[in-house]
Amino acid sequence: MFKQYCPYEMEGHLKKYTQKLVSLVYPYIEVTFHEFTSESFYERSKAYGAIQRYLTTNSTIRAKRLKADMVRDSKSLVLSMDDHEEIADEFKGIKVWWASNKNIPRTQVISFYGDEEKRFYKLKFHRRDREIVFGSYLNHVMDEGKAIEVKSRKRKLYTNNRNEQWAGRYQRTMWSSVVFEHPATFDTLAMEEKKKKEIMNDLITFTKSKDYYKKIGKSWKRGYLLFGPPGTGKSTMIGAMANLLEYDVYDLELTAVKDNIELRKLLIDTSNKSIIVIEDIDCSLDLTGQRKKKEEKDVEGDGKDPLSKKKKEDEEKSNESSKVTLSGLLNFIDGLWSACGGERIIVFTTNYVEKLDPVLIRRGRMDKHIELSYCCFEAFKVLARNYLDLESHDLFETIGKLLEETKISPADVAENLMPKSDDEDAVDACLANLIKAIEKAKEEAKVKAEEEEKEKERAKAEEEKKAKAEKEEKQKAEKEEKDKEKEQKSEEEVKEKKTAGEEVKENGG
Ligand SMILES: Nc1ncnc2c1ncn2[C@@H]1O[C@H](COP(=O)(O)OP(=O)(O)OP(=O)(O)O)[C@@H](O)[C@H]1O
Ligand SMILES: [Mg+2]
Repeated sequence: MFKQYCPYEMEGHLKKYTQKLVSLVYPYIEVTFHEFTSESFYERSKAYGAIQRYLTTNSTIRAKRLKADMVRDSKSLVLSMDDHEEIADEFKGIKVWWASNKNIPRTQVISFYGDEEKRFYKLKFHRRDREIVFGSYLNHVMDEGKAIEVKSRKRKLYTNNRNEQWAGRYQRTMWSSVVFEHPATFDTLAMEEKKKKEIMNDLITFTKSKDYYKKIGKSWKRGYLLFGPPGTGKSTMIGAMANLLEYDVYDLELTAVKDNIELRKLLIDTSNKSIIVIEDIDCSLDLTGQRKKKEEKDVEGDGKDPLSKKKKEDEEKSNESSKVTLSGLLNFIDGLWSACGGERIIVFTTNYVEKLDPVLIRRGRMDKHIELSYCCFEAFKVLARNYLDLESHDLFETIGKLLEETKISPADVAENLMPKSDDEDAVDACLANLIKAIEKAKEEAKVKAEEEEKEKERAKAEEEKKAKAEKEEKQKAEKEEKDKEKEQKSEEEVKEKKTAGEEVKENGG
């Protein structure tokens, strides 16, 4: 009624004065947090989201009316308090009240954007608590809210797609993603218990060391180099790491990165709390040979000779696919840009650690080097527990002994432990198969070793033969040289005698 009879300007004035009047006697302060602000019209306000998450933990217990929402990228339904509900919260001995509200638009305009209701949270607290609320309570709410969001969100697996023309123009990010659902955990990872614990501790300490990294003046990131033969669980370990820390994973395909600039863009586009993975770093790029190649090119000159020309062309072709250089990659890992954002883990995997440039993997860049090796008995026991629910068996001793003498990858062991039927004696069959497989691997290794030994001997004999031939050649050459010298000398002597004789003749005449 008041609104109907009162002109709009008048209402504004009245509101202002009543508020002034009320503030004299009303000891509370109110702060509102809108879902959409004028600056971020299309994007939900981050503060609103964080408050909503924070309040879900409190409100689902205390509020009577709740609202369930499907939020994008969330694992489950998000419960929050319904409109016009109010709950109280306590922090460091002070009490505050949160209310969820919405503004219903005055005019009944049919909007293109649908729901025009504007939701907001209102925080109410006593004037005397102002400092605590603005100083620490609100930060506490934001941090908690964000932490809850991280925990409840679905994690993503990102990959850099080859930049097709349209993708560059219309896609907002450089990465494309799917929901990350790798089932590996440290529990199912087969390796020595001690080593496993050490890695887990290292990871967890890292996540808790924000202040420490700040204190020592280092950006908050850590590099892991996983190396070892194929099928020893490098990729599996990355999955386990991501699941342990609840991080996103960025699987970076270096060969698809055009150049160093694109690499930097990719880096900037990654989020915090993430693992950046470069698999098989030794094959990704010819990083080790980069500098050498340049020198070779210079020596070869302008490539007139057809062979070198072809080589050059090949080189150019391979460069076309990616111009990322070693220095570009080093910059990616610990250049200035890498300090933007924090809580990042960089993981390299390789089968041949010795092939890598030491610069790339020095401590400080790749802080922790982890070797994943062939299956030991301890690792086998983990696999037996996972695959067959088996804690012990008569055949374990035999297998243990065989594993000590043989190099077989956990992937091969795992394959043999997978039951091929659901018979009762499947377990025995699996173990028997495994023993056969290990024995075969042992035999193969033996044959290979013998062959290698033979090859070595052959090479040695060849080397010796070559050395002998060279020696003979040298001796022959030396002899020839000496003979020549002798001949020359005797010729000179004859000449001298001749001239001396002539001189005597002349004098006598
Ligand atoms: N240590 C391990 N613990 C548990 N499972 C393992 C382990 N190692 C290998 N496996 C099994 O073997 C398969 C292959 O392992 P994974 O892909 O992790 O090997 P990798 O070391 O990454 O090999 P590559 O060097 O060829 O990439 C996995 O699916 C996993 O089931
Ligand atoms: Mg792998």
